[in-house]
Amino acid sequence: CLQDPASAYRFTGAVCRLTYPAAVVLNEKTTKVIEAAFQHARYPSMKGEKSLLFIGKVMYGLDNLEIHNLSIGQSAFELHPGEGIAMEISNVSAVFKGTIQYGYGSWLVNFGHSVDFEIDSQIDLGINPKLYCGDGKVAADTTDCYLNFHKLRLHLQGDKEPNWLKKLFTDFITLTVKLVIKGQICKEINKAANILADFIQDTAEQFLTDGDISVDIGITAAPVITANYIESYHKGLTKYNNKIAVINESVFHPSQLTEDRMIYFWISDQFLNPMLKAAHQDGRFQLNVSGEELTVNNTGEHKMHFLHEGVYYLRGGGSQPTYMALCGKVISFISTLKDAFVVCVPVLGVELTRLLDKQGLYQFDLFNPEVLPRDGFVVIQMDFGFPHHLLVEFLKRTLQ
Ligand SMILES: CCCCC/C=C\C/C=C\CCCCCCCC(=O)O[C@H]1CC[C@@]2(C)C(=CC[C@H]3[C@@H]4CC[C@H]([C@H](C)CCCC(C)C)[C@@]4(C)CC[C@@H]32)C1
Repeated sequence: CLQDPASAYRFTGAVCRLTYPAAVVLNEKTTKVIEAAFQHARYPSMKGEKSLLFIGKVMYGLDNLEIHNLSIGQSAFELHPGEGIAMEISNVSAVFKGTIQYGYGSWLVNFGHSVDFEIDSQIDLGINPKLYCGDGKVAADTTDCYLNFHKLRLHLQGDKEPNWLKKLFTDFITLTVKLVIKGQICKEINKAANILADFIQDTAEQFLTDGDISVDIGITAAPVITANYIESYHKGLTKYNNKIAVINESVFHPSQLTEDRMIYFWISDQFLNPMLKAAHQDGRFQLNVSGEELTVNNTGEHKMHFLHEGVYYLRGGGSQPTYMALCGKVISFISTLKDAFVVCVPVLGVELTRLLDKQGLYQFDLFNPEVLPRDGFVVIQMDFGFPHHLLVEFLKRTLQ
């Protein structure tokens, strides 16, 4: 994985750009993910001891700490260019319940006792995920994670303990609970963030697998974060019949994408052609287009090359390349290109949409997808809603 994205552009078959509006949609689901992290965290027992003058020493332990009545305020985030994502989850209120075992040990007396306790807490959570290339995939590093406890109030059941003991517990509990809760919660959040990143990349990989055809969308460079988008660079290597495509002259440049749609998929010819060719060889991609004048059955070897505005050429069997302007449903064969620069609704968009739907694209709430063929690449841009069932699916993975 190259550290400098620009040096990886030529090997990049596909780029995914997630703009700020898309991150806002994803962020609405963050509170659910954080809730799952709090609920799923397991708190280990903690032990402590304090030697007290005259009466020897007090040993104490905190057991089966559990969280109840968790509620989360709202989550805000910012994209920090070249840094990462800054997230603030505020007004997290929770009640922690558990049992304290304690006892005196001295030359005079030995005795143990246990008392149940409740802790009422108000917490602000801060997470600053950084994205990096981990094992060929986008991975998240959320070690920069902190909890600010606004309130931490200890209630001992029964309250018949002597005051000095209560004071001792309050100090012990406050310090220990803060450390343990922070440690466990931040660990769970790091797990959740990486499960989410994996889940999305696995979804995309499955999405691009059709029978014996699969695509390696491992990343070619570390993702880039600007103030307005997160961008990831993927290989896009088609694998079919033990043959893997090679990409080394891809023409990506960030200026080829805009920033007003939620999500962009930039797809190089060098990615799409091997995929279409494999799909054709596998009998999965028949371009039967009938228009008023004629019907074309796509036969023999062909190579889709995206020229301008929906004009493609298919290298026919013969020596002369045959050019077809796929205009809506009408195809006109053109022996020279000079009169081919017509603006057309690319038929391929229809085909691609059919393939996408077959692969389950309908599961995503996608709005107004556009397929824009350009010279040497295609841009697929759209808005989306994060469907609830996808979040449930993702959280099931987290809670495994
Ligand atoms: C997946 C939808 C498929 C629809 C496709 C439709 C048409 C496409 C046709 C061909 C596409 C070919 C190219 C596909 C390439 C896509 C590859 C891919 O997965 O990039 C993905 C690479 C990971 C990346 C960048 C992507 C989306 C969301 C990002 C996550 C959002 C939140 C999470 C953070 C860690 C925050 C966690 C919050 C915690 C703390 C609660 C992020 C940033 C981790 C990284 C994630 C795009």
